Amino acid sequence: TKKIILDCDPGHDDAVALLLAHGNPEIELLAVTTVVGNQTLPKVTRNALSVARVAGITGVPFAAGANRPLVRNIEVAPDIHGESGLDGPALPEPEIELDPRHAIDLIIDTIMAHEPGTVTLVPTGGLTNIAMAARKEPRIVERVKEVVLMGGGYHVGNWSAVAEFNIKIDPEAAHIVFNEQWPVVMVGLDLTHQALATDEVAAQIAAVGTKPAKFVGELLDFFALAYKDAQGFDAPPVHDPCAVAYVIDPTIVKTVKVPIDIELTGTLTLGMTVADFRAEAPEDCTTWAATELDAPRFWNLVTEALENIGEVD
Ligand SMILES: Nc1ccc([C@@H]2N[C@H](CO)[C@@H](O)[C@H]2O)cc1
Ligand SMILES: [Ca+2]
Repeated sequence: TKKIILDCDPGHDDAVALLLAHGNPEIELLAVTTVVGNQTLPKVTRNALSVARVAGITGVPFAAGANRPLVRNIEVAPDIHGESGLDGPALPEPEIELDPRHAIDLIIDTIMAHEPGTVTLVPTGGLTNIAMAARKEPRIVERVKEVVLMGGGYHVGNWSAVAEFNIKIDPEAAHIVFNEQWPVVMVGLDLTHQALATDEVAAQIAAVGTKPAKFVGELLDFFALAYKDAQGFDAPPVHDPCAVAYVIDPTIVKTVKVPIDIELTGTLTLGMTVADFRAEAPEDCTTWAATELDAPRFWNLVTEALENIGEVD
Protein backbone atom coordinates (compact mmCIF):
# COMPACT_ATOMS: atom_id res chain seq x y z
CA THR A 1 0.00 0.00 0.00
CA LYS A 2 0.96 3.62 -0.40
CA LYS A 3 1.23 5.61 2.85
CA ILE A 4 0.06 9.20 2.56
CA ILE A 5 -0.44 12.35 4.62
CA LEU A 6 -3.27 14.50 3.21
CA ASP A 7 -2.82 18.24 3.92
CA CYS A 8 -6.07 19.92 2.89
CA ASP A 9 -8.47 22.87 3.10
CA PRO A 10 -11.97 21.32 2.69
CA GLY A 11 -13.33 22.56 0.28
CA HIS A 12 -15.64 20.41 -1.84
CA ASP A 13 -12.91 18.76 -3.87
CA ASP A 14 -10.71 18.24 -0.79
CA ALA A 15 -13.65 16.30 0.67
CA VAL A 16 -13.75 14.03 -2.39
CA ALA A 17 -9.96 13.57 -2.12
CA LEU A 18 -10.36 12.48 1.51
CA LEU A 19 -13.13 10.02 0.61
CA LEU A 20 -11.04 8.61 -2.25
CA ALA A 21 -7.99 8.19 0.01
CA HIS A 22 -10.10 6.49 2.70
CA GLY A 23 -12.05 4.26 0.33
CA ASN A 24 -9.21 3.04 -1.88
CA PRO A 25 -7.58 -0.14 -0.56
CA GLU A 26 -4.11 0.76 -1.89
CA ILE A 27 -3.91 3.93 0.19
CA GLU A 28 -3.01 3.91 3.87
CA LEU A 29 -4.08 7.30 5.24
CA LEU A 30 -1.50 7.99 7.99
CA ALA A 31 -2.69 11.48 8.94
CA VAL A 32 -4.91 14.36 7.80
CA THR A 33 -3.86 17.96 8.39
CA THR A 34 -5.70 21.18 7.67
CA VAL A 35 -4.51 24.57 6.45
CA VAL A 36 -6.17 27.93 5.86
CA GLY A 37 -7.25 28.30 2.22
CA ASN A 38 -10.72 27.85 0.81
CA GLN A 39 -11.98 29.13 4.14
CA THR A 40 -10.51 30.11 7.51
CA LEU A 41 -8.71 27.45 9.55
CA PRO A 42 -11.56 26.80 12.02
CA LYS A 43 -14.01 26.29 9.14
CA VAL A 44 -11.84 23.98 7.02
CA THR A 45 -10.88 22.00 10.14
CA ARG A 46 -14.49 21.54 11.19
CA ASN A 47 -15.29 20.53 7.60
CA ALA A 48 -12.52 17.90 7.59
CA LEU A 49 -13.89 16.38 10.80
CA SER A 50 -17.44 16.38 9.38
CA VAL A 51 -16.23 14.54 6.27
CA ALA A 52 -14.47 12.04 8.54
CA ARG A 53 -17.87 11.43 10.20
CA VAL A 54 -19.59 10.94 6.84
CA ALA A 55 -16.86 8.53 5.64
CA GLY A 56 -16.56 6.68 8.95
CA ILE A 57 -12.85 7.49 9.29
CA THR A 58 -11.59 6.50 12.73
CA GLY A 59 -8.10 5.82 14.07
CA VAL A 60 -6.50 8.44 11.82
CA PRO A 61 -5.03 11.55 13.50
CA PHE A 62 -6.40 14.90 12.27
CA ALA A 63 -4.48 18.08 13.21
CA ALA A 64 -5.02 21.75 12.41
CA GLY A 65 -2.15 23.83 11.05
CA ALA A 66 -1.44 27.33 9.85
CA ASN A 67 -4.25 29.84 10.22
CA ARG A 68 -2.66 32.33 7.76
CA PRO A 69 -0.05 32.35 5.00
CA LEU A 70 3.67 32.86 5.86
CA VAL A 71 3.81 36.47 4.73
CA ARG A 72 0.61 37.64 3.06
CA ASN A 73 -2.94 38.13 4.32
CA ILE A 74 -5.66 35.48 4.27
CA GLU A 75 -7.56 35.12 1.00
CA VAL A 76 -10.55 32.70 1.07
CA ALA A 77 -12.79 31.43 -1.75
CA PRO A 78 -16.44 31.72 -0.64
CA ASP A 79 -17.57 32.23 -4.24
CA ILE A 80 -16.76 28.58 -4.91
CA HIS A 81 -17.02 26.85 -1.55
CA GLY A 82 -19.54 29.09 0.23
CA GLU A 83 -19.43 30.68 3.69
CA SER A 84 -18.88 27.36 5.50
CA GLY A 85 -16.29 26.22 2.97
CA LEU A 86 -18.42 23.12 2.38
CA ASP A 87 -21.83 24.58 1.46
CA GLY A 88 -24.50 22.28 0.06
CA PRO A 89 -25.03 19.20 2.24
CA ALA A 90 -25.90 19.23 5.93
CA LEU A 91 -22.62 18.76 7.81
CA PRO A 92 -22.79 16.14 10.59
CA GLU A 93 -21.35 16.93 14.01
CA PRO A 94 -17.74 15.71 14.15
CA GLU A 95 -17.23 12.55 16.22
CA ILE A 96 -13.43 12.38 16.44
CA GLU A 97 -11.32 14.86 18.40
CA LEU A 98 -8.44 16.80 16.88
CA ASP A 99 -4.91 15.57 17.61
CA PRO A 100 -3.40 18.06 20.11
CA ARG A 101 -0.31 18.61 17.95
CA HIS A 102 0.08 21.39 15.36
CA ALA A 103 -0.21 20.00 11.84
CA ILE A 104 3.47 20.54 11.13
CA ASP A 105 4.41 18.44 14.18
CA LEU A 106 2.02 15.66 13.15
CA ILE A 107 3.56 15.78 9.64
CA ILE A 108 7.13 15.70 11.00
CA ASP A 109 6.42 12.98 13.61
CA THR A 110 4.63 10.81 11.05
CA ILE A 111 7.41 11.04 8.44
CA MET A 112 10.18 10.47 11.01
CA ALA A 113 8.30 7.43 12.43
CA HIS A 114 8.18 5.63 9.07
CA GLU A 115 10.94 4.10 6.94
CA PRO A 116 12.68 6.62 4.66
CA GLY A 117 11.09 6.78 1.22
CA THR A 118 7.76 5.30 2.28
CA VAL A 119 5.55 8.34 3.03
CA THR A 120 3.99 10.46 0.26
CA LEU A 121 2.87 14.00 1.10
CA VAL A 122 -0.36 14.97 -0.66
CA PRO A 123 -1.09 18.69 -0.22
CA THR A 124 -4.40 19.84 -1.71
CA GLY A 125 -4.46 23.36 -0.29
CA GLY A 126 -1.97 26.19 0.21
CA LEU A 127 1.55 24.99 1.04
CA THR A 128 2.02 26.86 4.33
CA ASN A 129 2.12 23.72 6.54
CA ILE A 130 4.46 21.87 4.17
CA ALA A 131 6.91 24.78 3.99
CA MET A 132 6.90 25.23 7.78
CA ALA A 133 7.46 21.50 8.34
CA ALA A 134 10.46 21.47 5.97
CA ARG A 135 11.95 24.48 7.77
CA LYS A 136 11.35 23.08 11.27
CA GLU A 137 12.70 19.59 10.44
CA PRO A 138 14.85 19.65 7.27
CA ARG A 139 15.42 15.89 7.56
CA ILE A 140 11.89 15.24 6.27
CA VAL A 141 12.98 16.42 2.81
CA GLU A 142 15.23 13.44 2.01
CA ARG A 143 12.89 11.06 3.89
CA VAL A 144 9.65 11.84 2.02
CA LYS A 145 8.99 9.54 -0.97
CA GLU A 146 7.46 12.36 -3.03
CA VAL A 147 5.24 15.43 -2.75
CA VAL A 148 2.17 15.04 -4.99
CA LEU A 149 0.35 18.36 -4.81
CA MET A 150 -2.77 19.79 -6.36
CA GLY A 151 -1.80 23.31 -7.32
CA GLY A 152 -0.35 25.54 -9.98
CA GLY A 153 -0.62 25.12 -13.71
CA TYR A 154 1.78 25.64 -16.61
CA HIS A 155 -0.73 27.16 -19.03
CA VAL A 156 -3.75 27.81 -16.80
CA GLY A 157 -4.59 30.11 -13.89
CA ASN A 158 -7.78 30.53 -11.86
CA TRP A 159 -6.98 33.08 -9.16
CA SER A 160 -5.32 35.37 -11.70
CA ALA A 161 -4.65 35.14 -15.42
CA VAL A 162 -1.61 32.96 -14.76
CA ALA A 163 -1.73 31.81 -11.12
CA GLU A 164 -3.67 29.09 -9.35
CA PHE A 165 -5.33 29.59 -5.93
CA ASN A 166 -3.29 27.12 -3.79
CA ILE A 167 -0.04 28.65 -4.99
CA LYS A 168 -1.12 32.28 -5.11
CA ILE A 169 -2.49 32.42 -1.55
CA ASP A 170 0.95 31.56 -0.19
CA PRO A 171 3.57 31.94 -2.95
CA GLU A 172 6.48 32.10 -0.49
CA ALA A 173 5.47 28.71 0.94
CA ALA A 174 5.15 27.31 -2.59
CA HIS A 175 8.61 28.67 -3.47
CA ILE A 176 10.05 26.77 -0.51
CA VAL A 177 8.26 23.53 -1.41
CA PHE A 178 9.17 23.62 -5.13
CA ASN A 179 12.83 24.38 -4.38
CA GLU A 180 13.54 21.73 -1.72
CA GLN A 181 15.38 18.67 -3.08
CA TRP A 182 12.42 16.28 -2.86
CA PRO A 183 10.44 15.02 -5.86
CA VAL A 184 7.44 17.30 -6.51
CA VAL A 185 4.64 16.21 -8.85
CA MET A 186 2.54 19.27 -9.71
CA VAL A 187 -1.04 18.16 -10.42
CA GLY A 188 -2.10 21.54 -11.75
CA LEU A 189 -5.12 23.03 -13.46
CA ASP A 190 -3.93 21.78 -16.87
CA LEU A 191 -4.67 18.29 -15.51
CA THR A 192 -7.52 18.93 -13.09
CA HIS A 193 -9.62 20.81 -15.62
CA GLN A 194 -9.97 17.39 -17.30
CA ALA A 195 -11.68 15.99 -14.15
CA LEU A 196 -15.12 17.46 -14.88
CA ALA A 197 -18.08 16.24 -12.81
CA THR A 198 -20.52 16.01 -15.71
CA ASP A 199 -24.12 14.82 -15.35
CA GLU A 200 -22.95 11.32 -16.36
CA VAL A 201 -20.37 11.36 -13.57
CA ALA A 202 -22.97 12.59 -11.09
CA ALA A 203 -25.27 9.74 -12.16
CA GLN A 204 -22.43 7.18 -11.79
CA ILE A 205 -21.82 8.43 -8.23
CA ALA A 206 -25.53 8.59 -7.35
CA ALA A 207 -25.92 4.98 -8.50
CA VAL A 208 -23.74 3.88 -5.57
CA GLY A 209 -26.88 4.59 -3.56
CA THR A 210 -25.34 5.13 -0.11
CA LYS A 211 -25.45 8.11 2.27
CA PRO A 212 -21.78 8.99 1.62
CA ALA A 213 -22.50 8.90 -2.13
CA LYS A 214 -25.51 11.16 -1.58
CA PHE A 215 -23.26 13.52 0.41
CA VAL A 216 -20.84 13.70 -2.52
CA GLY A 217 -23.77 14.32 -4.87
CA GLU A 218 -24.91 17.26 -2.77
CA LEU A 219 -21.35 18.62 -2.64
CA LEU A 220 -21.10 18.39 -6.43
CA ASP A 221 -24.50 20.03 -6.94
CA PHE A 222 -23.36 23.11 -4.99
CA PHE A 223 -19.88 23.02 -6.57
CA ALA A 224 -21.43 22.86 -10.07
CA LEU A 225 -23.64 25.90 -9.49
CA ALA A 226 -20.80 27.88 -7.89
CA TYR A 227 -18.40 27.02 -10.72
CA LYS A 228 -20.99 27.94 -13.33
CA ASP A 229 -21.66 31.33 -11.72
CA ALA A 230 -18.05 32.14 -10.84
CA GLN A 231 -16.10 30.75 -13.77
CA GLY A 232 -18.67 29.82 -16.43
CA PHE A 233 -17.95 26.08 -16.37
CA ASP A 234 -20.67 23.73 -17.62
CA ALA A 235 -19.32 21.07 -15.23
CA PRO A 236 -17.05 21.64 -12.21
CA PRO A 237 -13.43 20.44 -12.23
CA VAL A 238 -12.92 18.29 -9.13
CA HIS A 239 -9.25 19.14 -8.61
CA ASP A 240 -7.96 17.56 -5.40
CA PRO A 241 -8.77 13.85 -5.85
CA CYS A 242 -6.60 13.92 -9.02
CA ALA A 243 -3.53 14.11 -6.76
CA VAL A 244 -4.70 11.10 -4.74
CA ALA A 245 -5.53 9.20 -7.95
CA TYR A 246 -1.95 9.72 -9.18
CA VAL A 247 -0.62 8.15 -5.96
CA ILE A 248 -3.06 5.21 -6.33
CA ASP A 249 -2.22 4.57 -10.00
CA PRO A 250 0.38 6.80 -11.71
CA THR A 251 -0.69 5.46 -15.12
CA ILE A 252 -3.95 7.44 -14.81
CA VAL A 253 -1.99 10.70 -15.08
CA LYS A 254 0.70 11.49 -17.69
CA THR A 255 3.55 13.62 -16.32
CA VAL A 256 6.53 15.43 -17.83
CA LYS A 257 9.80 16.23 -16.03
CA VAL A 258 10.21 20.01 -16.25
CA PRO A 259 11.89 22.71 -14.16
CA ILE A 260 9.22 24.67 -12.26
CA ASP A 261 9.71 27.75 -10.08
CA ILE A 262 7.36 30.21 -8.38
CA GLU A 263 7.05 33.91 -9.24
CA LEU A 264 7.31 36.02 -6.05
CA THR A 265 7.73 39.56 -7.35
CA GLY A 266 5.58 39.88 -10.49
CA THR A 267 2.84 42.46 -10.64
CA LEU A 268 0.71 40.45 -13.05
CA THR A 269 2.39 37.10 -12.43
CA LEU A 270 2.65 36.72 -8.63
CA GLY A 271 2.15 33.04 -7.69
CA MET A 272 2.66 31.76 -11.23
CA THR A 273 4.22 28.28 -11.49
CA VAL A 274 6.68 28.94 -14.28
CA ALA A 275 7.50 25.70 -16.15
CA ASP A 276 10.49 25.90 -18.51
CA PHE A 277 9.76 23.51 -21.40
CA ARG A 278 12.42 25.05 -23.67
CA ALA A 279 15.01 22.32 -23.25
CA GLU A 280 15.24 18.73 -21.98
CA ALA A 281 14.91 18.80 -18.17
CA PRO A 282 18.35 18.66 -16.52
CA GLU A 283 19.29 15.49 -14.61
CA ASP A 284 18.98 17.19 -11.21
CA CYS A 285 15.46 18.48 -11.94
CA THR A 286 13.14 17.28 -9.14
CA THR A 287 9.82 18.63 -10.49
CA TRP A 288 7.20 17.01 -12.73
CA ALA A 289 4.03 18.49 -14.21
CA ALA A 290 0.88 16.44 -14.79
CA THR A 291 -0.46 16.85 -18.32
CA GLU A 292 -3.09 14.27 -19.22
CA LEU A 293 -5.81 12.47 -17.20
CA ASP A 294 -7.56 9.20 -18.04
CA ALA A 295 -10.87 10.66 -16.86
CA PRO A 296 -13.04 7.50 -17.07
CA ARG A 297 -10.53 5.52 -15.00
CA PHE A 298 -10.30 8.44 -12.55
CA TRP A 299 -14.08 8.55 -11.98
CA ASN A 300 -14.15 4.76 -11.64
CA LEU A 301 -11.64 5.09 -8.77
CA VAL A 302 -13.88 7.66 -7.07
CA THR A 303 -16.99 5.50 -7.53
CA GLU A 304 -15.22 2.33 -6.35
CA ALA A 305 -13.98 4.17 -3.24
CA LEU A 306 -17.56 5.11 -2.38
CA GLU A 307 -18.67 1.50 -2.99
CA ASN A 308 -15.88 0.29 -0.64
CA ILE A 309 -16.97 2.78 2.05
CA GLY A 310 -20.56 1.53 1.74
CA GLU A 311 -23.02 2.69 4.41
CA VAL A 312 -21.56 4.26 7.53
CA ASP A 313 -23.12 3.69 11.01
N1 LIG B 1 -12.05 29.08 -7.62
C1 LIG B 1 -11.45 28.14 -6.83
C2 LIG B 1 -10.65 28.53 -5.73
C3 LIG B 1 -10.03 27.57 -4.95
C4 LIG B 1 -10.18 26.21 -5.24
C5 LIG B 1 -9.39 25.24 -4.41
N2 LIG B 1 -7.98 25.44 -4.76
C6 LIG B 1 -7.61 24.38 -5.69
C7 LIG B 1 -7.95 24.73 -7.13
O1 LIG B 1 -7.46 25.99 -7.48
C8 LIG B 1 -8.34 23.19 -5.15
O2 LIG B 1 -7.54 22.62 -4.12
C9 LIG B 1 -9.65 23.75 -4.58
O3 LIG B 1 -9.91 23.15 -3.31
C10 LIG B 1 -10.97 25.83 -6.32
C11 LIG B 1 -11.61 26.78 -7.11
CA1 LIG C 1 -8.19 22.29 -1.83
